[in-house]
Amino acid sequence: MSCLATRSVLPLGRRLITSRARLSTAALGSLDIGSGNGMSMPPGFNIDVAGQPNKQPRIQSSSKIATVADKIHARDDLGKTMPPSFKAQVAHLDTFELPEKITGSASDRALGKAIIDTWRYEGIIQIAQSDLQKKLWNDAKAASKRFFRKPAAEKAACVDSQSYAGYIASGEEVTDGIADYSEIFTITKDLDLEEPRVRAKWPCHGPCPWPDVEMKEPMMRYVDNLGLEGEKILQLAEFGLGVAPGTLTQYTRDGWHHTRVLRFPPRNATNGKGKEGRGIGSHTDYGLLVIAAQDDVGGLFIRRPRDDEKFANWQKSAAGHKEDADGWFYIPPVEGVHTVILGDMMQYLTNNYLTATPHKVGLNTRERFVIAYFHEPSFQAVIKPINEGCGGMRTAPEQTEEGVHYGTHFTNMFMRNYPDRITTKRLLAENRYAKLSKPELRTMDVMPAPQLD
Ligand SMILES: O=C(O)CCC(=O)C(=O)O
Ligand SMILES: [Fe+2]
Repeated sequence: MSCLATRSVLPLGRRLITSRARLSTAALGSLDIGSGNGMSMPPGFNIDVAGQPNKQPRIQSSSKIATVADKIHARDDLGKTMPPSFKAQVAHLDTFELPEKITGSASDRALGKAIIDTWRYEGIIQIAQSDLQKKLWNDAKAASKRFFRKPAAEKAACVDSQSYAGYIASGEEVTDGIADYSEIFTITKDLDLEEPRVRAKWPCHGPCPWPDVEMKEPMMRYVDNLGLEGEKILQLAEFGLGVAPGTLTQYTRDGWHHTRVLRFPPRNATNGKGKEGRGIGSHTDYGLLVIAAQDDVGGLFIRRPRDDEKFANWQKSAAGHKEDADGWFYIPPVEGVHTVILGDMMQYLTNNYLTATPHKVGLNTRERFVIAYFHEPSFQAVIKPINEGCGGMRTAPEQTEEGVHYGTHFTNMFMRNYPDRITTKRLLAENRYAKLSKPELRTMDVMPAPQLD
């Protein structure tokens, strides 16, 4: 089927608040509109052109031929925010609305299935923000702007030698050996110095060096709320994968959730430490879900799942992957939504039925603000692939017996991204890395007594 655009069947009318899952070409280049009925659409409009094998499920959808008006609208409207000199198709995503509470009803199950199918096809879903979330996001965004406008020295003081929480200056983060221009405030689990895991010198465990309460309070209100949303999405995903309730959420008890509060400078106002136009290089994130809100500027690109692109970032870094290749999709800012992409552990758990979403960020003509919340397994979790549901995807148990220790994966990623940070230096100097193989860091049942060695 050379489907030119799809229209989701609304399994639950009220949950899918927009029904179109269309696709159009990039804002770049000239656009030949074709004959008007969509049947002679130029190659760029065919969703298979980006190399996407046409084997992916079509979501519960019926095909719909895009109209000329759709295409013009797509190019002129959503695509117009794409950063200059990037080449990509523009994704037009459905927006799902989450129920107040997940009960396992038929509509929850149908919604779960629609979410899984959309991830498998698009690599990303869009979720409507509740009215409360709109307020929390606006307050958090205002706090972010206030923070990033502080003098450089004040921001630079927000570091901690034990946790990776705090400030990361533009040009300090490294992806695939190249500096990113993003300026970041990272929030990890805020643990005081008396907390047993901090006293026991577990890698990455320590306080969050907040600049002030004006930053801390709105941020924590927002990310705590996103934590509830993350749990809901995982519960729905369990239905969609056809696995027992708790299969995913068992891992998020005391989850190592963290957040990146990001500012991207305009492309003409960088400090010369990175690659022109680059915000963050191509990468996948580490855990289960990345729930993000972006302002109206635009900069995010993703790759859809493809049979010819399988990576396992927990084994070998996927950073830099396909950075300059064709086949990227621009995710335009849409007011009132969160986007949700998948992390490495979701891929490992599902035996590649779901895949971690490769993404990158380009700098735009204006500065851009984003908050990305990472809904993660517990630091101690040892993840094992699921042996049920997941479209029948299986790996031989002997190949996966050891599982993946999430805390080790997280630590590896942060050490690689911040080789010169005080936290990395202290971790190495105190040989904390060796602790990652200790049994008490690999069980979710016990809160360890402090070992002050
Ligand atoms: O800027 C964005 O939209 C995404 C940021 C991102 O990929 C990250 O912080 O890991
Ligand atoms: Fe990311």
